[in-house]
Amino acid sequence: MFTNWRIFAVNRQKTFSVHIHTTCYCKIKANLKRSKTQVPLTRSYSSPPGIVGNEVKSLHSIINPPVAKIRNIGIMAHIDAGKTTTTERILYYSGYTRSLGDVDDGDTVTDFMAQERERGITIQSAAVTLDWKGYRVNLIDTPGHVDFTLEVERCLRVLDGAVAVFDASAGVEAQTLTVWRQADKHKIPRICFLNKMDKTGASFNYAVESIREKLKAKPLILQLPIGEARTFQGVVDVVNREKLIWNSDSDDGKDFERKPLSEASDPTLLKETVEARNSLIEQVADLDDEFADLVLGEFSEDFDLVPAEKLQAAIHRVTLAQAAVPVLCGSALKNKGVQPLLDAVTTYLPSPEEREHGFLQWYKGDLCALAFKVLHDKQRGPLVFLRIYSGTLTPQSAVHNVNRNCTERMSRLLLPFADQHVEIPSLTAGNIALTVGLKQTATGDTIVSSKSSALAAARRAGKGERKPGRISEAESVLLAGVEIPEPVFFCTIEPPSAAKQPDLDHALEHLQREDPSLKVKLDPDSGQTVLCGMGELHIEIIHDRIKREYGLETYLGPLQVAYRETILNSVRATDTLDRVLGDKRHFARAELEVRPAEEPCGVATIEYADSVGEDLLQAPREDIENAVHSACLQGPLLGSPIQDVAVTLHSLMIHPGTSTTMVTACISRCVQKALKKADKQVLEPLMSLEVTVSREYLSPVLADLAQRRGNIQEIQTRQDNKVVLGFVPLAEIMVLGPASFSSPTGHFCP
Ligand SMILES: Nc1nc2c(ncn2[C@@H]2O[C@H](COP(=O)(O)OP(=O)(O)OP(=O)(O)O)[C@@H](O)[C@H]2O)c(=O)[nH]1
Repeated sequence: MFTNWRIFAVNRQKTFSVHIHTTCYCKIKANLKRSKTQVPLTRSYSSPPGIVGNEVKSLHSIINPPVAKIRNIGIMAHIDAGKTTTTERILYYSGYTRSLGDVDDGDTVTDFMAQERERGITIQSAAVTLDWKGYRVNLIDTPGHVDFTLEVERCLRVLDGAVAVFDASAGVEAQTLTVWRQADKHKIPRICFLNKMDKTGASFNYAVESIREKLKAKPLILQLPIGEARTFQGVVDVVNREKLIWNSDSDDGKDFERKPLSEASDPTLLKETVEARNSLIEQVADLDDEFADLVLGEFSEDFDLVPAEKLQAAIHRVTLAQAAVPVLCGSALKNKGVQPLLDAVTTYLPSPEEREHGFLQWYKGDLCALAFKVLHDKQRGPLVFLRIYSGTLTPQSAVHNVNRNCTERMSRLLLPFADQHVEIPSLTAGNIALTVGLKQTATGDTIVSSKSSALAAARRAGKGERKPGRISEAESVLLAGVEIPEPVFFCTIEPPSAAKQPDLDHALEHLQREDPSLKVKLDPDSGQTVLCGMGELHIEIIHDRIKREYGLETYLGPLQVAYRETILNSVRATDTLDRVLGDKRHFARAELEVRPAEEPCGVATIEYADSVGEDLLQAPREDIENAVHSACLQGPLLGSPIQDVAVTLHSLMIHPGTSTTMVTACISRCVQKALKKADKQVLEPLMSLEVTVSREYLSPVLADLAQRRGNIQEIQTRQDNKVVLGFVPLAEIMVLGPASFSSPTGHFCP
C-alpha cells in the first residue's frame, strides 16, 4: 500500500535552516534553537515620552502626529538574526526603556511571553510604539522560526515598511527567503540591516552579494563597515561621507562620534567612500528618472556636488517603488549602528499616506480598519489589534464588523507597548491600535463605523444595490486578510478527566482565535480532540500555554505528519440514491468523473458538463460543491485529505420533490466511489533544508541526510563552511520531544 509514495511540496513549502557546528555534527536535528531554562527577570520601563506626569493635555498631539510622520514597520528575518536584540536597542535609544535587555538573559521588552523568555525565541509578534526625532514609529518584532510564519505574514499585511535583519556571517538564510517573499506579496518596501558585524566570519561583501543573488534584489549600499568581526568599530555614512565611530568605553552605545571624512586623516576610507557614493548615485539615477535628470543636468561633471538631501529623497522614492533596497550594517549586540538604522527607517521607509490603498476612496474619510491580531487577556477579554486605514477610532463607540455582519462596542482604546498598554482618547488613520471589547472580531476582519457606512462604501466600490441590506453586498469592501497555511502536523489532545473537556474546549477556542494557524477538530471515529499545527514547536508551545495560562494539564497523543492523497488517473462513476422518507420519494442519480488536476489546486476543482444545466437549478451549485469538498476530506488510503483533483459532473437526475440533502449525499457518495476506483498516491510534506557545516563534517552530514531520504540540491561554500541545500521529508526530521511522540510512519504502517 505504501510503496507508491510520491513526494510533494505542500502549498506553503516549509523552509528550514539547520546550522551544524563543530560540537554537534553527527545527527541533524530540526529544531536547534536555544533551549534554556531561566528565571524571567522583570524589566523597568520608562513611560513613553509625553505620557508621564500630568502631561495628558499634550497627549493627543503626541499620539496623533501628522500622518506623514508615522512609520509602521516590521522587523523580519531568519531565526536568530538579531531582530529582538535590534528592537531592544531601538527602544533604549528612543528613550522607552531604562536599561538594555538581552535575549540570552530573557529580559527583553518584546519577548514577554514566559516561553519566549525561557527559550530565547520570539513566538508571537509584539508591537511597540516609539518616537524618534519627531517621527512616530509603530514597530512590530516578528518571529523568525518557520512554525510561526503566519505571525510574520499577518503583520506584514498591515505594515508600510520592513527592516530585514541579516546575520552578516550567514547572509541570506532559508527563512529570510520566506519572509522576503511574504514582503514581496504584500508589496512592502524594505531596508536591509546586516547585523552581527562583530561576529567571527562576518562579511559585509558576502552578505550584500547574497542579497543580490538569492533575493534577486538591488542593494543600495548606504554604509560601509569600518572593520569586520573583532575589528568592527563603526560605519561610514556613504551618503554624507561621514564616519560614525562608537566610543569603546561606552557600554550602551549611546556615545558615538560622527565626523566628516577627510583626505588628511582617512585617505583610504575617503577614496572608498567616494567610489561607493558615485556608484550609489549611478545606481539610483538608473532607477529614478527625476534624480537622473538632476544628476545629468546639474552635476554630470562632479558627482561629489550632488546634495545629500537630493540623494536621500531619490533613495526614498526608489525604496517606495521597491526598485531597490538600502543596505546598512552594524552590531545590535555590541550597540553599534542602531541609531543610523532608525534614521534610515524615518528617511527611507514610507509613511502610510505614501502607500497606495485603492479602497480608501470608497470610505471618504470614514472609519476603515483591519483586525490583524487577537490576544486574550484574562481581565480584559479579547484584545484586538487594528490597523486604521481611514477615519478615527474612539473608545466607547460602536463599530461594525463587515465579515461577521455584526455591530460591536469598543470599550477602550490602547496604544500597544509590548505587554504594557497606554490608554488613549482617539487614534487616527495610519496608526496601529489595540482595542478592548470587540468580542466577535477575529484576525482578518474588516471594521467600519457602521453598517450603513459599509453599504455606502460598497456602492462607491460599484457593486450595485441588488440585495439591499444583505451582507453579501458589503463583501465588496472586505479588506483582504492573510492566507492561512494548511497545518502539517497533528496530534490528539486529552484533558485529565472528561469533566475538564469543556475547559479544554474553552482554552482551545481562545488560542485558535489568537492563532489562526492552529486548527482544532474532532476525530469522528474516536471522538478525541485533534490539534493541527505548523510544526512540533508550534504544538509544543500550545500544549505549554494550555498548562500555564489555563491551568490545565493535558496529554498529547503521538505527533503525526499531515499527509495528503491524490489520484493518478481518470475514473468515471455513477451513483443512485432512491429513498422513501415518510410519504415522499427522493431520487437522485449522479454521474461524474474524477481526474488529476492539471495545475496544483489544493482541494478539488469542479466543472459541469453542459447536460447538467437544467437539474442544477434544483440543487444549488454551492451545495454541490460542498458535497464534493466533504467527499474529499477523507481519502480512501489513509483517510487524509485529497488534493489536486478535478471533478466533472456529467449528469445529474433529480426527481421533483427530492431534498437537497439527498442530492448532495448522492454526489458525495459518487465522488467517494470514483476516488476508490482510481489509482491513488500518498503525498508527504517536504522541508527545504539548509545545513551549515564545517568542511570536515560534510560527509557524515550527507550520509545522515541520505538516510533520511533527503534530496540534495546544491552544496555551497560559505567562508570556511559548507552549506548543504536540499529537501527532506518532514517525517524524517522530526525532533521527538515528549516521550509520548512516536514516528508518524510507524503509526500509519498497515
Ligand atoms: N555577535 C552578535 N550576536 C548577536 C547580535 N545580535 C543578536 N545576537 C545574538 O543572537 C542571538 C539571537 O538574537 P535575537 O535577537 O533573539 O534574534 P531574533 O532574530 O530575534 O530571534 P527569533 O526572534 O527567535 O527568530 C542571541 O544570542 C543574541 O545575543 C550581534 O549583533 N552580534
